[in-house]
Amino acid sequence: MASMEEDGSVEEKDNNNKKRTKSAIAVAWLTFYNIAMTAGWLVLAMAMMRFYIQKGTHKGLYKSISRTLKFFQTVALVEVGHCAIGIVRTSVIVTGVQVCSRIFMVWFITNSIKQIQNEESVILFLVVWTLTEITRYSFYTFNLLNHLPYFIKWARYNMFIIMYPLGVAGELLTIYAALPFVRKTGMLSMRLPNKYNISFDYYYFLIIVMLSYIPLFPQLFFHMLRQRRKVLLGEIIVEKDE
Ligand SMILES: CCCCCCCCCCCCC/C=C/C(=O)SCCNC(=O)CCNC(=O)[C@H](O)C(C)(C)COP(=O)(O)OP(=O)(O)OC[C@H]1O[C@@H](n2cnc3c(N)ncnc32)[C@H](O)[C@@H]1OP(=O)(O)O
Repeated sequence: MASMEEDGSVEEKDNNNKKRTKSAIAVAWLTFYNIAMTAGWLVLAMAMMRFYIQKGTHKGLYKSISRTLKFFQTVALVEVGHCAIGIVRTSVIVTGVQVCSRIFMVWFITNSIKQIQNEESVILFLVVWTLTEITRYSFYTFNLLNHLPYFIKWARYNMFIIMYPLGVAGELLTIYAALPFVRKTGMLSMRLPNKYNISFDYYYFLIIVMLSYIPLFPQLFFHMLRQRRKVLLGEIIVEKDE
């Protein structure tokens, strides 16, 4: 009996050790990831400020930062992986919608359609994303290091109230500006007849994407409001799907 208990406790200790090692690895990875992403978005902020101070215009700004933006925004796909493997307590769907909509904006709108790169709406969402991400990644970093300054926590759970609608406005206005060009050129569309017998109209697809903000955006926004109540006001939130 005693030996079984001993065995059990050895096994339990082993499991706990494995758990601890696993979570230590996860914490180390997340700390590295969040520091790298904070640095990346800070580099973008500085590049944008330097460009505007030197040139005195926003024209050409997107082109000058596009490589860095594409890199850091695309890397954010790993966040969906973080949720899927359970190293962060966030919904895969919420994170997936947030990250995929950003990647879509970067690669399939702004990067693909040079004619819209100098629109003011592009600068609007770029500035909003940059401020949001510097705050978000530094929040995660300091939180992991157990040294979270209150102003970062406050900013993380208050800024989105203004930043989310502004970011969405910038994104929707940019897609709207792209529509005439997409219609004129027929880019990324497939007309019948073709050897695959498939028809796809990117113009109408973009209209559907714009309409999909109506049900999806409130879900993200209310998710953040619930997080805000939980973290800043200490409310216990019972999620429906839990
Ligand atoms: C094919 C094309 C399809 C297109 C479809 C289009 C439709 C799109 C509609 C919607 C469009 C939205 C567009 C968005 C625009 C903008 O971004 S505008 C700028 C303003 N944006 C924001 O303010 C972003 C807010 N959103 C987020 O912060 C996240 O992306 C989120 C996933 C929505 C919410 O974050 P979440 O992680 O759930 O909340 P937190 O409170 O921050 O964290 C919860 C716990 O998870 C831990 N955690 C999460 N990530 C990390 C990490 N990287 N490192 C360490 N820890 C992490 C966090 O600490 C929390 O843990 P606990 O403290 O233990 O709870």
